[in-house]
Amino acid sequence: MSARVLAGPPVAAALLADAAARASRLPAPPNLVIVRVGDDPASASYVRGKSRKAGEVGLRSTVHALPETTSQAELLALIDTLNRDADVNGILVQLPLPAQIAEAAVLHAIDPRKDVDGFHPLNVGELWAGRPALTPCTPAGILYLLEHYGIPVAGARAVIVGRSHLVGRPLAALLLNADATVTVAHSRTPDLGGVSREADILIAAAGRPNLITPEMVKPGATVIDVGINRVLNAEGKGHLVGDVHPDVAMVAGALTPVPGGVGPMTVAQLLANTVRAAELQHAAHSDSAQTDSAQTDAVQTDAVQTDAVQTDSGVAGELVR
Ligand SMILES: NC(=O)C1=CN([C@@H]2O[C@H](COP(=O)(O)OP(=O)(O)OC[C@H]3O[C@@H](n4cnc5c(N)ncnc54)[C@H](OP(=O)(O)O)[C@@H]3O)[C@@H](O)[C@H]2O)C=CC1
Ligand SMILES: Nc1nc(=O)c2c([nH]1)NC[C@@H]1CN(c3ccc(C(=O)N[C@@H](CCC(=O)O)C(=O)O)cc3)C=[N+]21
Repeated sequence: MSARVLAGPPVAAALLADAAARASRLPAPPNLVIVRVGDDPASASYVRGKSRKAGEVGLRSTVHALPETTSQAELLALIDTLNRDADVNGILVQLPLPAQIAEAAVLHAIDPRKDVDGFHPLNVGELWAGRPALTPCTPAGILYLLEHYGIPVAGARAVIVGRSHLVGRPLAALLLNADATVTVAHSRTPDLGGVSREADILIAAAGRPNLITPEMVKPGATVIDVGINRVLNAEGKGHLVGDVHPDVAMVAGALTPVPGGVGPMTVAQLLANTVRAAELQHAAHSDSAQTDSAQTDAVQTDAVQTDAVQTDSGVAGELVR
């Protein structure tokens, strides 16, 4: 029997509809800024996709496409400007970056409240502490997909193949927070098949076509294929494949396709995170406005109390008299 297909687009549409409804309750449409450095065509294509979807759900978005030769100082200067701009709610710097720019320096520089990728160390720490605010898009999208299709996570054995900061590590934290028993495998894991066969939920995020073969999968398991690999077919035409061999469909209980699986969830979750960031910023702003007026109230209250004290003493005075 062939595995149930866990299609991404209908689930992404549900997530986007929710994000759009929440966005419409904010005073202004949330504003996402995407920064891309260099001229990798795949990167340019993802960024176009993200920007187009943002417009479809009523968000604003701007793309800064910087040349391959951009220095770290130039990129940090742009991030500083975006951090200070109160009209910018979310900032995403597309990875990977050219060799002259240290990724960590850039990710540290983004204001954690605008960090819609969830890569700032503060957000990474909160995620691992079980108090997530802004969570990485692909892992969060995968959890939303599992929930939508009614695949139980609590108590499940989850095996993730890949330990990147983009996918594997944050996914391990999210699954752990959702009460799965989590194993993270990588290129130095001996007997990968022995480990992956333990999984009720197997997530392949290695970027290796056909890495996961049928004998590596427990019959009936849910298999999530994160891999996006561009390969040439027999006619020399380029197309996308995941990390999972097509024959896995004969063993797995459920399987995400590539394309049309996790990819659309990543994009939808990015926009949901942008709305979330805007909500948090709006709430913080209203709070500080309230604190300001509360402080004014407090001053007024003090004045009233002073009156009361005077009245009391007046009363007291009367009593004495
Ligand atoms: N669908 C989507 O929305 C997204 C898809 N992707 C795709 O997911 C894939 C992974 O991306 P990313 O995490 O950024 O990739 P990285 O290259 O940063 O990480 C790959 C991970 O896979 C591990 N790995 C590589 N080869 C093997 C192997 N033979 N056996 C076991 N583990 C292996 C590596 O191990 P080690 O650490 O030991 O080197 C590493 O931890 C890519 O195809 C990428 O395009 C990424 C983001 C979003
Ligand atoms: N800071 C940062 N954040 C990211 O989230 C990030 C990144 N950098 N760098 C690159 C990876 C990759 N990534 C994808 C997003 C959407 C699809 C996607 O929509 N895929 C479609 C197909 C797209 C196509 O046809 O090319 C699908 O799978 O159906 C794929 C991959 C986000 N990434």
